[in-house]
Amino acid sequence: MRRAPAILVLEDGRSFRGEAYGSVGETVGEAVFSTGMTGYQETLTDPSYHRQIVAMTSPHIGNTGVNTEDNESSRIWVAGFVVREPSVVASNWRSERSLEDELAAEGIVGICGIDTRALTRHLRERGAMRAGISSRTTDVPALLERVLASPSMSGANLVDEVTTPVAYTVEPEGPARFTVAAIDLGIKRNTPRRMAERGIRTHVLPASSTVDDILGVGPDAVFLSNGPGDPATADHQVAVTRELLARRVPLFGICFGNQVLGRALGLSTYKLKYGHRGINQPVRDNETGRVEVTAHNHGFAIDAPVEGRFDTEFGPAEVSHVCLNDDVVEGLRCLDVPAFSVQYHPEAAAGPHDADYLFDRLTELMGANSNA
Ligand SMILES: NC(=O)CC[C@H](N)C(=O)O
Repeated sequence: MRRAPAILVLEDGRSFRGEAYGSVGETVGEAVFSTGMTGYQETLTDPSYHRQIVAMTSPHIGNTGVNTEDNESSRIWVAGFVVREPSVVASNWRSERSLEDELAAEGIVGICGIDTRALTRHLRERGAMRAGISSRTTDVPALLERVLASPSMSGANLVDEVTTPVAYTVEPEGPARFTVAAIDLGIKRNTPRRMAERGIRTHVLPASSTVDDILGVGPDAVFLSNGPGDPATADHQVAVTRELLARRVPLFGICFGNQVLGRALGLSTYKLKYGHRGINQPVRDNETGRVEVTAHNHGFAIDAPVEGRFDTEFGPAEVSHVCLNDDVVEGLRCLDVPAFSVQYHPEAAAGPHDADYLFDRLTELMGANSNA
């Protein structure tokens, strides 16, 4: 296959020459890397990656093609895609199309044939940064100018760009034991599925929902989803969460939802140097001491003491989970109000299922609360 030349330019001036992959065109976004050996389809369709150019550290991508069932939302959200070597065949019994055809059909601009290891090392040393890919021009200074004019991820308010415009409901197969109101900040399809497996009916609500909208569906608990952008901008969701905490409504948050809960408790968030992305991140559950291998995709984190308890307006709380690679806060638990959260993706799509127990903790919390 003959490919057009393409360039990748980072905001600090470093550039890579490769070949066009997916749609021919030009794109800008935050360059990040994912260490997942598999799961590219779930990564591409996870709304948390909105406005990010994702480089896969695994050198051979596309081997298993794509299928409709594994999509985590209705479209591909990444701003651009970087791979070392695209697979020339898509070989899997579930494959319906090749990855490159899918990228082209969705207008996703990518680049292949570059040294993704050098790119990853650069991002690890210098930090995640703005970047551009073009297969329309090979003029590096011209693309650099457009990269420098593009918005940064710090301060980006992206939740309203990905949330559902209207509420919808996901029913369990049998009778519903519990009802959850899930605030869609960029939710993935596997989250309501994991809840449905446990007999939970999930009402997925727009990010702009008010406390009345949320309590109006009669939830046994409220779920705060994952999502793109800077959690420091989620003021509306933080205010709603504070109100729910004050009313002692059971709460479970993941990823962006963990950051929202943290802010509602009075903690602040900060930007990690290059973030955690992939399906092979080790986390310790402080309560049990058990180490789980988990799926991550975050560029921001909660600032809190990793050991011991701290006081909040809603009573004492503690850091429940810690990343073993770098001691980043990976979970919070309130000790007085029924609320907990993790910074990673227990819905495990793609990813190991080690963190599945968190959905059982949610069910237990709702059970205990209804008996109270
Ligand atoms: N997966 C997520 O929810 C990511 C949360 C947030 N956008 C971050 O990068 O930290």
